[in-house]
Amino acid sequence: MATNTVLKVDKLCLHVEGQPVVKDLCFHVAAGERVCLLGPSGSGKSLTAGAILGLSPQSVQIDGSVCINGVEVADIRATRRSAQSRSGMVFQDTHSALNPLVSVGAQLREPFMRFHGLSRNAAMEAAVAMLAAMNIERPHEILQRSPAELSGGQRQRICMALALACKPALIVADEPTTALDVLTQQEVLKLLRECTGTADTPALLFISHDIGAACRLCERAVIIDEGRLVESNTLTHIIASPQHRFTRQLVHALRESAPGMPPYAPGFDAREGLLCTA
Ligand SMILES: Nc1ncnc2c1ncn2[C@@H]1O[C@H](COP(=O)(O)OP(=O)(O)OP(=O)(O)O)[C@@H](O)[C@H]1O
Repeated sequence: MATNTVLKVDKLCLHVEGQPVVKDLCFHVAAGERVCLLGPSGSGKSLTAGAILGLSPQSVQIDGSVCINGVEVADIRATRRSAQSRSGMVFQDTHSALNPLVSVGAQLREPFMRFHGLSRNAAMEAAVAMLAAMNIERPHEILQRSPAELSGGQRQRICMALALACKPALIVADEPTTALDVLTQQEVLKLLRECTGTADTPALLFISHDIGAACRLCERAVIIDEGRLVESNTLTHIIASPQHRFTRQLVHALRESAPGMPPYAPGFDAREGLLCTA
């Protein structure tokens, strides 16, 4: 494994009310990487995200290890984590990610004051500059509004700006485009791509069941089913030669909806493991 590992999940087991939901999960994300955690509904993706972010509900028992930047954080709540081991987060539900009673500007200037040591005015200028760099039109005006006065796509971009302003080594994005229309989804994916996954920007763990979005954004995928890792590889390899039943179904569906993809690997039996092979 690369020495510049930002996130290392090792033998992670999550029990909810005594029931095992995530089982012996191991994967890592290196600095400069964008990795997708893919799995069917109910496979344990969001619970895994919660454990990584330190946001698990009280009913979840966590065993195993979550290391961020070399710091063991599995049993440390998000608010108690050191700056070095904190991650940024972007969720599907932008309404609950933002305080509805506080203007966007007041929310966005906070991390600039806290994590960049800027004065109030300088923090507001930094917030304006960040929104402008993220192609948000009329940033001054947007910063004066409350979250309810923005579109879903604008709110998601504000959430990404908030995550980036905290200067994290890692951003965890849990289904960030699911609630958005197709065009806004493309914009948010493009922005996530521009703002993460390089030497100077945070690494990304993108959580989704949309393999098409994963292919546009990530180099590598970790695939889970019923809480267990079933496949992990580059997306190029997975698209050419998916191994697990769920992955085969995903890749088959993607190929049906997006003709012109690179062919399966020579000798690969694309019908094996599909529910419908007709
Ligand atoms: N707070 C909770 N209390 C009880 N069970 C829970 C709780 N949160 C999740 N679960 C259960 O744990 C399992 C995994 O849930 P999780 O939300 O991680 O799945 P997911 O892969 O993110 O699904 P989706 O793609 O539909 O969001 C599910 O069976 C779910 O019902």
